[in-house]
Amino acid sequence: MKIGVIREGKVPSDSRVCLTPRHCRILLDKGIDIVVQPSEVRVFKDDEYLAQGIKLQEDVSDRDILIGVKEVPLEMLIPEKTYFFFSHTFKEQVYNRGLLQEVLKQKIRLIDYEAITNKDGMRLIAFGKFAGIVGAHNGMYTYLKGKGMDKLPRMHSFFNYDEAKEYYKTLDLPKMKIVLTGTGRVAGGAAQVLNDMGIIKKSPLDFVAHDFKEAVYTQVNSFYYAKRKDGLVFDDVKDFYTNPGAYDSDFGHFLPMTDLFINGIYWDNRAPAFFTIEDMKSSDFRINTIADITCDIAPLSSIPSTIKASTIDDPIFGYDPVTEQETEPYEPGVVNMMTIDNLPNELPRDASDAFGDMFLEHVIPEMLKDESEMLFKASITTNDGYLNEPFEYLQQFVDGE
Ligand SMILES: NC(=O)c1ccc[n+]([C@@H]2O[C@H](COP(=O)([O-])OP(=O)(O)OC[C@H]3O[C@@H](n4cnc5c(N)ncnc54)[C@H](O)[C@@H]3O)[C@@H](O)[C@H]2O)c1
Repeated sequence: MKIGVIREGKVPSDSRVCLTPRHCRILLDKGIDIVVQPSEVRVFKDDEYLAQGIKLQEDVSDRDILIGVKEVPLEMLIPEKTYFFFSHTFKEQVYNRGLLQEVLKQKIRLIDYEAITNKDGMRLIAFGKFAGIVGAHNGMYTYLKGKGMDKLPRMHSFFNYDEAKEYYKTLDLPKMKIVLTGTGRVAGGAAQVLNDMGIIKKSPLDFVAHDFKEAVYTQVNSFYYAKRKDGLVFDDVKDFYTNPGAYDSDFGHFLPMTDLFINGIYWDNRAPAFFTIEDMKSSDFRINTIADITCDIAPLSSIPSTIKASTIDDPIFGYDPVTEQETEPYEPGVVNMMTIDNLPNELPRDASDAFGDMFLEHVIPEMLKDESEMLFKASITTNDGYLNEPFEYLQQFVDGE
């Protein structure tokens, strides 16, 4: 098995990597043949790989398995290889239809990190916690800036999270109400930031029922933001995950009570959106800032004003619910949107280090098996140029324009 860690080619560039020099060294010591494609954008410099005895190789066409992070640009794909990367294709993301078509044409086996799960369907390898940390930080950055309080530096200006945490001790936050959705990795990272900022956590019922003198937040799971369409009691989260189309949003009671909304759920595109654009036009809609970490792009999205992904260099845009158009942020009547889709890239060292640990623990042992059920289930395509069985539902999407 010959492995190559590829250079990230997506623009804007991403400095994360799946396997850091430390991880590559561990693999080399296990007798695994691994090389790294040189990169000027990776947070771990080429010299750091060399220092660990890892070979740098520009041409990786002799490799069987190529490992990246973000979508590989079409011109960088090498036919008939096995690739690992986040493809953002299996939820039928239109902007990556061309990528999936090309992957099939080139008979590439595409294994998507997002589809790597254990037997219970739980994802095993993700950047989520760091997306949550940076997303909540950026949400607060945006909210404070919108209120004319330029108090919080960007996350990437800190050396690491510990340094940011020290800074939080100096924050004097205004009275505000924050809703955080989700209970997974992203939401866990976001909650950590809110706690480290000293923001008091309230139960969802308390949050909706009361006004508070200080900054407070509540963390809500699907029981609080969704309800059954048939009017029966929502008491089975597994049913919500398998039949999300049978549910409506129940988020309405948070709309007049929330200043900053941090979205950290996984959203199935059959599930209801939290609210509609019509809801956003209402005078009851108090939300001023949305940090949409989930970041599915409208119209297939849990938040209708996430009309595009923003970037680390240009992180905030405004959304005017009246004109339904993008505007400059921080204008009156405008909702400030933070929709960066590569948030962990603001903490690339910490994030890559944790991701590599997960890859070594969960994926490498499976790669060493003759046949891995886990990797079969995570393969979107096969080396024959077909969609793999669990992803055959994508055929119509692939055949589209
Ligand atoms: N913006 C970014 O840079 C960035 C980075 C990483 C992840 N993300 C996105 O954040 C989202 C959450 O990621 P995570 O790592 O926290 O996921 P996770 O699996 O750890 O948690 C998912 C959360 O969503 C809830 N949920 C609601 N409907 C669900 C469903 N049908 N299936 C599974 N869970 C459901 C779960 O209860 C849980 O709270 C994902 O959509 C992911 O793509 C964004």
